[in-house]
Amino acid sequence: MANYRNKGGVAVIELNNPPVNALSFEVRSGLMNALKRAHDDKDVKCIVIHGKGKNFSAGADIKEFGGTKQQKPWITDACRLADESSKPVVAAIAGTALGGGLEVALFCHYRIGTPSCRVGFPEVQIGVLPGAGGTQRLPRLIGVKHSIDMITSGRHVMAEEALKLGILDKIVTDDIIEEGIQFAKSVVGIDVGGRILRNRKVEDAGSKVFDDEISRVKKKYKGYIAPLFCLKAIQASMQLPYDAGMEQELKLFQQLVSSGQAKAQQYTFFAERISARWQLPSGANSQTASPLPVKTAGVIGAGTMGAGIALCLITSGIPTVLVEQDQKFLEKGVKTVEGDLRGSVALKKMTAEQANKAISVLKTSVNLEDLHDVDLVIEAVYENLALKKEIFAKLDKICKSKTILCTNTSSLDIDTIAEATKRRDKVVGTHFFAPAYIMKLQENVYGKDTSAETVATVMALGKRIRKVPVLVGTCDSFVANRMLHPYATEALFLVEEGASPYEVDQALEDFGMPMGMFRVSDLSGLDIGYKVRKEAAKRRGIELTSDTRFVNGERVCLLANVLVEKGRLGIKSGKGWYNYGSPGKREATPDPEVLDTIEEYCRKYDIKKRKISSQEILERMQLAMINEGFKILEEGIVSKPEDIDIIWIYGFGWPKYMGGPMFYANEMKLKNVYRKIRDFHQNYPFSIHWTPSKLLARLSETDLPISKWTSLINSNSKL
Ligand SMILES: CC/C=C\CC(=O)SCCNC(=O)CCNC(=O)[C@H](O)C(C)(C)COP(=O)(O)OP(=O)(O)OC[C@H]1O[C@@H](n2cnc3c(N)ncnc32)[C@H](O)[C@@H]1OP(=O)(O)O
Repeated sequence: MANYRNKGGVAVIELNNPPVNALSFEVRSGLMNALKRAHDDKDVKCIVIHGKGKNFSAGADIKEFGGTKQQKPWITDACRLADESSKPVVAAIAGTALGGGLEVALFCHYRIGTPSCRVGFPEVQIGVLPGAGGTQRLPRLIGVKHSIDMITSGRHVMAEEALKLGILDKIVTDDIIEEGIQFAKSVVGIDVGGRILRNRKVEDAGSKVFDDEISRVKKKYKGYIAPLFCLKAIQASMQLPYDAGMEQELKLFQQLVSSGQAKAQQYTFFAERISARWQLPSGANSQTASPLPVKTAGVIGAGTMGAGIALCLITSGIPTVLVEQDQKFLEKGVKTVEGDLRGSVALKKMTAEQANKAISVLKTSVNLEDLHDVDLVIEAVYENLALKKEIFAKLDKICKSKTILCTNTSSLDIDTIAEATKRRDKVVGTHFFAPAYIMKLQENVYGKDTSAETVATVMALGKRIRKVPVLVGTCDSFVANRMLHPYATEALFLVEEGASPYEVDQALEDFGMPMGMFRVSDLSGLDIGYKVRKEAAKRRGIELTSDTRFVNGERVCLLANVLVEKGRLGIKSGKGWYNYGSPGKREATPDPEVLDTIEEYCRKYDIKKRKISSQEILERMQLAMINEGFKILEEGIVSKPEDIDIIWIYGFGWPKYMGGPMFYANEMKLKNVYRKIRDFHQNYPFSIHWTPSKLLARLSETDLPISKWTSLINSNSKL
């Protein structure tokens, strides 16, 4: 798995494991043998290492972690001969040199790269640290400060910056292998001693740097252990001689690689890729369908969501027409877009030039007719079925026949909206999450007639605008909000029964959620949920009041309505579940008035309160939602559990180090999950969400790991 050839005295070693040349056992062994051959071959004067295909190497083979193939030779064993060689060794980097890939390059005496190549240590993102000398060698090359930045963030560094930092010695524009050979020949005869990183000293940055970094990292990557381990390893490079530092790095790597966080983060890495491979019930899938080109787009509605979606499109270079029915609202929407762009420039997330470029491709209009020529339209108006149908009927007449029509609904039926058009195959849901410019999830919803080509187009669009697109089928509230419902309902029941909203939020935040349920509700606006609840009930012929305790025999809690009726709408009104001091302020403090309201509510309905533990809070909220997740899988609304996990990670900030709710259930063992859900069902018979999923019941008998659930589901159409 590493090819060797002697080209006129230059040993050319090719890492051969495409597409990313992961450093599997075979590649490591191959590299070690090739370096030995080059070392022994008297004709060889210099050595070039490159990757087969587009990439140098994406590092260690993650699939080997924890398995039987995680065995010697390690990357360090394979590369020792490069380090010790008196013949110059050159890493010729195209594409990516990441993790162990960059470590191989750091064992070489020189590194050259193409203008588009990227280097980095992304290990923190999969819960480990650079375990093949990266934490000891990088500080010797670029210093402690830059090493901390690169290793704790995991960010990819582009060629230009890598050159400035000194990671690359040269950027080359011709064929990378030929350039590597020429470069290697040019340094033959120059003593390599000064190029060997192990011989260099690390400058003493002082221990205060590390104390400060520990505080920064704890805050920025709350709950994650890998960045803290990275700091310890980098500090060792400063405090210990090279060999002792390497030993310390390996020890820390081994502790991390066997941790639950690493397992969960690696699961998440692969889940994201599995989820991207979509399939429709017809069998059409991401391999068979091709997307249509989207050269121009339209967005209808310049409110918070519409403006955010337009921002995603224009910052990805897609010329976009933003349409509002009212000039005043349109101007407000444009101001939102401009303000967000200015904010991104201030935060150094983009340059002023990039912001200007984005705004230059935004057109505005108060006339739907101006969408006649765009390739794709995303409607983002108020959640009202009749209004959406009216807009889609108009768009069908206005837009060219190939235009794809997307709706940003969070709950309405895609098929009913599609029926308003004569192009049902081109109608699809694209559900963005607020704030649309920030949140990564794009829940794409297919209807019964949505074509594979349309699905391929919105999935490709999602990737292009830097979202994580997940495909789901149509059902009430789709996947994200459907699962959120039992989660939020349980939160309210817990409050009725004795937990304060602040205790509920604390338990969730301690678990790793970025915000507790009640803080999220305040952020979204309690009045929004109030209206949605009223309208949904009206559609079912039910009149809700804050006195409603049961609907069709099912327990409900409308405490949030009581708050709305007291003018507590959340952040926008300065108070909701929390007190914010004044409207729009973000700092939340618990409010005794809310606790009094809850007391009064419980007295009125004679609800006995009790002490509720944080364990009960987490179990009830999470298991209610997990049970719903299994029902969603059972109904075929998603085709695999990874889709659900990616939705929760990117839609609601479920911590990657917990791997998503379905992975979490897998780790708890499904027989335990099922038993607890059955117990809750017995204790809370008036909550339909505790009816155990049949799929969960079946799976709990098998003890199959999550990676095998999909095959069981597919082999048992009737569960
Ligand atoms: C002692 C230990 C020493 C060092 C520790 C390490 O090196 S840990 C590994 C550190 N490296 C990474 O975390 C990089 C992970 N890979 C990526 O970020 C991306 O794959 C990459 C390289 C930027 C390419 O992205 P692209 O979008 O072009 O491709 P995609 O992600 O779909 O990957 C293609 C297929 O390759 C698989 N793959 C990628 N990296 C690895 C890896 N390191 N190990 C194993 N497999 C890897 C990926 O899953 C894809 O497979 P597929 O079956 O097609 O889904």
